[in-house]
Amino acid sequence: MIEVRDINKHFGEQQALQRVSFTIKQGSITGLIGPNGSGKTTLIRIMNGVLGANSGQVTIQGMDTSQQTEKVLAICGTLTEQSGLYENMSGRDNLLFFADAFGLQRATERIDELVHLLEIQDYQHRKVGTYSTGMKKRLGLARVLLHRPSILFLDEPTNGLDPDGIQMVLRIIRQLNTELSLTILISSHVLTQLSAVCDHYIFMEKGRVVEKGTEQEIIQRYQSAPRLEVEADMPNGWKTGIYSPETVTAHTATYQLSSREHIPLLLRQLTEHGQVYQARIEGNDLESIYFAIREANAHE
Ligand SMILES: Nc1ncnc2c1ncn2[C@@H]1O[C@H](COP(=O)(O)OP(=O)(O)OP(=O)(O)O)[C@@H](O)[C@H]1O
Repeated sequence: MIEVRDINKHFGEQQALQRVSFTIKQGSITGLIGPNGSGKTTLIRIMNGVLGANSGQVTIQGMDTSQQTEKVLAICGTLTEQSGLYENMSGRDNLLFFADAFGLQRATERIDELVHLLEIQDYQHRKVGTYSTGMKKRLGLARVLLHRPSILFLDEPTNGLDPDGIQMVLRIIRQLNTELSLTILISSHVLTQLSAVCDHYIFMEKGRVVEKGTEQEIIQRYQSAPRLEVEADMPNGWKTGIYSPETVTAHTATYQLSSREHIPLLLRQLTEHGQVYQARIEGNDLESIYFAIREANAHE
């Protein structure tokens, strides 16, 4: 378990993080989402102990990251945007070099395992300088996995990748989580890319956590007055009981409801008087809600 408690960080006059608190459960994949400059990288650097906070505390499996940095680094792997790879060496030689630097036992076996896992067999002997961004990401992941970390911090792992590359990285992330039970924190400014892999989210804005929880929790919190779009055949019109539609076309109508509790009541009324084919809550996806949260916090 990772606990971040009341972290504050400033660079001179610039307040980068303000009272940031959250917990991350073991074995989860958490998306750290926020626009450029919202503090994601700073937070990751504090979490893995390479940067000190001005106040607050981060503990990883009970260890204070500012006090027990070596032990924390031994169980964490961090992939940053600067991959830290040597361009004039082959991929495999890079892995051998870092394995040696970590003092890794049975390095060749471990490297073979990772080359296989990340499917870099075909180009492991080519110089990294000739790699595409996607190939470098895979090799970078292999590098941070060398010492068998149980926690991964991935800072913008999909940045600069084409759609195929993004899918590949997300597939590997899912695989690392399910097969090796790694706890993973992924930062990104693009929510849509991550929604396929994350089970928890932390939304950041201007150095503060503005929302956190599972997709379901966040949606329920913001979905206080849902708008329902219904596709149906209603021979006697769409007005039913206390419900009047806002807009009507031949086979669809939208209803603005005052609470979630009205959804089953309205649907029951409609099915009593016609044939209902489909009902959809508008703006009920995490992406729409994220923009609503950003909008709400933009003026603070
Ligand atoms: N070493 C530093 N010195 C001064 N200011 C810094 C430093 N590192 C970060 N900052 C500032 O702290 C704030 C948060 O930056 P940070 O890089 O953590 O954001 P981010 O969310 O990771 O952004 P991005 O998505 O662009 O990577 C920014 O205003 C940034 O300019």
